[in-house]
Amino acid sequence: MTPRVLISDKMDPRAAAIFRERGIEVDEITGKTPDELAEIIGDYHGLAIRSSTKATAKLLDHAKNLKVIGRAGIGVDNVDIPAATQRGIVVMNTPFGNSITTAEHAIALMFALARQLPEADASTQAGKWEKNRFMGVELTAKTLGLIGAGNIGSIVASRALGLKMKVVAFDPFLSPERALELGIEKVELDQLLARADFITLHTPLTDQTRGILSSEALAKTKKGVRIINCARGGLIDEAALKDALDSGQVAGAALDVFETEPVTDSPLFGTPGFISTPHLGASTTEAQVNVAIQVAEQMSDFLLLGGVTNAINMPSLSAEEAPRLKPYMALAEKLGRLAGQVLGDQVRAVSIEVEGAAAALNQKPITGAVLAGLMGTYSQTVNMVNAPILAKERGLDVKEVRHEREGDYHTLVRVTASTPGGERCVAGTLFGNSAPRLVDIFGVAVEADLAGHMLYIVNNDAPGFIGKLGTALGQAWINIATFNLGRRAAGGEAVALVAVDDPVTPDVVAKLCALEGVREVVPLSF
Ligand SMILES: NC(=O)C1=CN([C@@H]2O[C@H](COP(=O)(O)OP(=O)(O)OC[C@H]3O[C@@H](n4cnc5c(N)ncnc54)[C@H](O)[C@@H]3O)[C@@H](O)[C@H]2O)C=CC1
Ligand SMILES: O=C(O)C(=O)COP(=O)(O)O
Repeated sequence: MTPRVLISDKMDPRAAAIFRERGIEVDEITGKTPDELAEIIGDYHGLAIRSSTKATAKLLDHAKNLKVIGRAGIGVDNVDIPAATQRGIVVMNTPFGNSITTAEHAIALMFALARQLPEADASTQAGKWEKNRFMGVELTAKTLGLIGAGNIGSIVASRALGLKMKVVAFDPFLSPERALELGIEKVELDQLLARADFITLHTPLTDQTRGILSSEALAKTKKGVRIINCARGGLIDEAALKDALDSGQVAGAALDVFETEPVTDSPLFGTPGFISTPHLGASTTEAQVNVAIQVAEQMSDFLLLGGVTNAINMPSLSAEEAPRLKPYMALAEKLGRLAGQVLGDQVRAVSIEVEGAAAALNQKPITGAVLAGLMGTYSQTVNMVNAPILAKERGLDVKEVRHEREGDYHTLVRVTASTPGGERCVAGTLFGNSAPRLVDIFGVAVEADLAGHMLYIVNNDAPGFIGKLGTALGQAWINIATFNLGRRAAGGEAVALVAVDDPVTPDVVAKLCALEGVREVVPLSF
């Protein structure tokens, strides 16, 4: 089926062109209300957005076919990530495409504050020529306080150092080595507030950063500080900022982002020393081309090849790795499904081992596929994206083991499930590097394809059993496609894995269970 993508925010046309070139149907529909979007979202497999579209849990409830949300930009606070993850939707962004542009906007606003450029422009164009009103400050030798020294913060730092400023940074995750490399001084927040002539914010909005410039923090700043926010509204308490501007504690503030957007009215508007732009940080031709191309390529790789790049809610899997991992993921999913169908909800812990050639691969997608198979037996909506969190929610302990050595098979995936009754293990290999084959079912060696409808039967190894089983299935008009047998020891426990053409109903299962010597019958489907 041809995947369909909706672009719901203004995006460079190259995004749509890439989707089309790669054979994906694309609609560009911007400016819809949440309700209007909810009406159409069900038709799409991909949603490409910037910051205007709000991908809320309510919207995602309507997104029955959605597999991926691509954010052409950095901040994903307009996406309900837990809700997307629960629904098995991958969320990806483009973490570097607009960083330079946003850093440049912060620097532009710093200059605008230092020389009161917007006010001077307005006054001059009003014919006033107020040369004496606009006395500025130099940037050279001033201290710039960076709150957040990640991608954008560190670009701002390098530009500020070029302007001969001193740069201090508060970022709990900034290592001393990285600070040294950037040529900046790592400080605590209070030190930054006390020392900075200019403060610029470059953190995401989180529970820790919300209101980081509160009225208490503003009171600790150097009198006459100038503040720039090109990160996220909500980092600064806007009411407190208004008071600080009015009192002169803060000499100037430039906001590109606001607590509520779009903002059409604010107590800050018209305050002397206040400058604003309408969330323009990423709005340059270059940045928009970068993020549009990146998001379209990433989403296409995912929808067409299963490649996962820059995902917020699942491990990466490059488009090059994806084809090599695909048969392993199919094998892993089947093994997880087999274990889940036979062991049901008795599984308390699961260990996923890769051996031989499989050990050279990225193990996370293999683990994700085992969990998706295992949990898929309890939940309809489980997939690689939400399986790890569902497993965590169920308290399932997951272990990954990698054996470089080659065992009996050149490549092997083994799934060991811990149940109250002990450890139960299934394992499989790939024939010809592509065809999944089961080689071990709970300690009994077999060689079987796991496909379609099957029966897992445990019985006492005794002459005549296979005949009775065939007769019982024949009487129920169930055709046997393939038959695989294995046993622990002659005359002991035997296992039959029977592929059948049709699903086996509970009444037939009951009849099979009644056959002499039968210990267990589980209908399977793959
Ligand atoms: N105005 C606009 O149009 C744009 C805004 N942005 C926003 O800029 C912000 C920064 O983006 P990037 O630099 O790419 O992100 P990043 O993830 O590379 O850097 C964020 C930094 O904040 C630091 N941080 C996290 N919690 C912190 C805390 N409690 N206190 C101090 N530092 C903390 C992190 O350690 C990290 O170094 C994001 O919020 C992003 O959404 C990004 C692009 C355009
Ligand atoms: O990339 C980001 O985080 C931004 O805030 C840019 O927002 P935008 O894509 O310009 O609406």
